[in-house]
Amino acid sequence: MIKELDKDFSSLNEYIGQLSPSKIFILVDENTHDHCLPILMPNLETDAPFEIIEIEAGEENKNIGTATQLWEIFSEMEADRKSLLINLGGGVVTDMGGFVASTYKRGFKFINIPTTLLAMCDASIGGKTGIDHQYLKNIIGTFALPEAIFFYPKFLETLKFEELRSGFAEMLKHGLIADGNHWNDLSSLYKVTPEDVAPFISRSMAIKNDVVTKDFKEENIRKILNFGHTIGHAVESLFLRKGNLIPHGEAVALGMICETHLAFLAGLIDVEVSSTIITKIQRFFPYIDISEFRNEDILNLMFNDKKNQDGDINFSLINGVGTCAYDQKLHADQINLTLDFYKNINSKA
Ligand SMILES: NC(=O)c1ccc[n+]([C@@H]2O[C@H](COP(=O)([O-])OP(=O)(O)OC[C@H]3O[C@@H](n4cnc5c(N)ncnc54)[C@H](O)[C@@H]3O)[C@@H](O)[C@H]2O)c1
Ligand SMILES: O=C(O)C(=O)C[C@@H](O)[C@H](O)[C@H](O)COP(=O)(O)O
Ligand SMILES: [Zn+2]
Repeated sequence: MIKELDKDFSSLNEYIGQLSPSKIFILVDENTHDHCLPILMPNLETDAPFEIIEIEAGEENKNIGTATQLWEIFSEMEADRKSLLINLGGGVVTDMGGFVASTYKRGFKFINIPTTLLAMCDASIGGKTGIDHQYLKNIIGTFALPEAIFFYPKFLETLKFEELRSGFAEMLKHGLIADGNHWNDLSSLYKVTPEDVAPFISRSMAIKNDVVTKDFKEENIRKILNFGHTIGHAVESLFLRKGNLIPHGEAVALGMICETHLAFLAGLIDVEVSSTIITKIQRFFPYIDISEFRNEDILNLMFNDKKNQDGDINFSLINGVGTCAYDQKLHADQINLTLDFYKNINSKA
């Protein structure tokens, strides 16, 4: 169930009342503790005992160390199979919270209350939970659906611009892979503000939900949600390893530029379509300098992509605006050409 929260959070309270949990854990990070908990707490009405658990913010903490701390806290606080975890945060909190809840005592229930644009439109939906390990993105995880998702666009008011824009990248992705009108609406916006993006949140949520409903375990169509991520995740991993993190959505924007070019090289779209898309993405996102990374290192990381099979890198590539093909195999030469294309993009007219 995906539901927008009403002002007094009554739908959330009723829902929790029906679940009748033995205990509630509310997972926050430092920022959602300060900005979002003060909005949730005065409205939360429950007879169940509850505990607030805070983790450090940031992708660098979406790892086994934090997961272990959380499992230990569940143990100390006697979490049982009737417990409920409320993930109040961005994608790091929803990925991490979903992972620890779905594994502790083989799983207890969790609900997501996304507080970033990215988590509202993407991470809170679809049940991919997980953590990074050895700098590989989401390499350990589960498919486990939240019991419910409650979203509240007001949370976006305290979000930094860079984080809002990061979520915007996944929204653009939804348009490019599944809905040309959504892409046109979003790519013609002048700026990315909570007010500008708010009218389009529900469409992005619906696109994501529709795809994951058709293919929960990513055996086929769900792979299209990974457009931009094969190269994006590899680059994100390299920055993570360096300790110089970039927002997930910026990596995805870079990945979408590269993979749009790759779609052109593969003959899936013509040059006009590809350059129009690339120019539009560039209008919103800063250029990320990846000249320090060797193509070989980026490629090596791509071999860990979860869509791969039998040693081949499988891309999801658009074959038009609003449509996407998956399981696309490309030659290493084409991937190299694409990475060189991105590295030199600013020297092109
Ligand atoms: N499971 C999925 O399907 C899925 C989909 C997309 C992305 N992801 C994952 O999601 C993560 C990125 O999510 P994200 O962009 O939300 O990052 P995030 O959770 O790190 O949040 C970004 C920053 O915003 C802060 N923040 C959150 N809500 C706030 C608010 N309302 N006001 C002020 N600050 C706030 C956070 O503390 C953090 O510093 C990545 O790990 C990515 O791999 C998962
Ligand atoms: O939900 C999906 O499926 C996606 O691919 C959505 C992506 O935006 C998201 O970043 C996801 O976590 C990537 O999944 P992964 O399996 O490549 O780690
Ligand atoms: Zn993503």
